[in-house]
Amino acid sequence: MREDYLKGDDEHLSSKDKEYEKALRPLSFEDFTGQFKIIENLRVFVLAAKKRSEPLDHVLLHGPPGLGKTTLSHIIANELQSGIKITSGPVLDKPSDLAGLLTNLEEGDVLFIDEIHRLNPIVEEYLYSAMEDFRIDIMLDSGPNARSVQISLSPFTLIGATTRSGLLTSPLRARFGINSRLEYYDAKLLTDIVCRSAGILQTPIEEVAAYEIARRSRGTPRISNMLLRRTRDFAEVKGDGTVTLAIAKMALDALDVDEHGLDEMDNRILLTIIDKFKGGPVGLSTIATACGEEAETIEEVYEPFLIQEGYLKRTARGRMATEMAYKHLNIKPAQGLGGLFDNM
Ligand SMILES: Nc1ncnc2c1ncn2[C@@H]1O[C@H](COP(=O)(O)OP(=O)(O)OP(=O)(O)O)[C@@H](O)[C@H]1O
Ligand SMILES: [Mg+2]
Repeated sequence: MREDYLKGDDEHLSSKDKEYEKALRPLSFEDFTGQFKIIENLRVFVLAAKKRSEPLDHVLLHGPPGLGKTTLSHIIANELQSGIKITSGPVLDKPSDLAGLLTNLEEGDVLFIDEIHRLNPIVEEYLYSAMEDFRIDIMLDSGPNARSVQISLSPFTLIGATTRSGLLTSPLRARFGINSRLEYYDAKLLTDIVCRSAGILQTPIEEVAAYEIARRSRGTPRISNMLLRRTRDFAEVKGDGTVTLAIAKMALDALDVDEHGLDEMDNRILLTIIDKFKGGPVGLSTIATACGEEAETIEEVYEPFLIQEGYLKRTARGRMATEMAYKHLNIKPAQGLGGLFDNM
């Protein structure tokens, strides 16, 4: 079920979820918690662009789902006092879709392309000249009458967001002047985010309860906000409306979020590798089949956090559970694997 709120794209969020996310979304650099280096730099670049009355350089934002890529894109447009047009890689099917969008941009506008790694290669090629020279060449007619017409565009800023920067082609990547990778948030920052969100929702919350939700949120603001929402339900039904530590713990347990913030699928992945494949190494697609989850989702959503936290290792021969994963699941490594973790 976690995937419902881990993945932010439209297919995965109900309209109620979207409304909820929107209400909690920070609107300025000032409101945005964490990612200090990125924000510091962006402040300078935005200010410099405004001073020169030039469009901001194109920006690529990458990192796991729910860390604030879409939020930051809107903030950049706000801070530039520019308009923003929003689209996504899979939606831009044909070059004419892109041309339509580009020719409608006004000077200094932001064009936000979500899931930019899923652009059709032909559309992508058109984007190159648009990004570089603010012009596109469009073919009119076909056959013997075919001719190419050059259209000038208003200078604009492209913001591309992706959870899979590795899938971006190098010519595309090279055309972004600003390239920022969002990192997972620590529990302290997420506590601030939970408290801020609770304030907006007018939900009373104990600081220790906010911390409990934060530290069990997989380093992800979207998860913090969703856990807060569910916890608030528990507080209203089982308590007096205040999110206390006891209420938070009850809610998190009910949602199958364990003590370390790993959820049911995280644990299933680790258990599968250990139980069915002797701890690995085992290939991603094999894990995916055994867990009943798509390989892409495991790679994009679950694995980065498990690796960062030290539960999982990526090797040339596949994924391996670490000693920490064994400890976490309270399983003893099988005989003969005793020396396995000696040099870890
Ligand atoms: N730094 C932050 N401070 C406060 N809230 C944040 C922050 N980053 C993200 N959020 C909250 O988390 C929610 C999810 O963020 P966002 O939609 O920007 O993530 P994303 O990186 O675009 O995810 P995806 O890859 O799934 O599209 C937002 O609604 C916002 O409320
Ligand atoms: Mg997004």
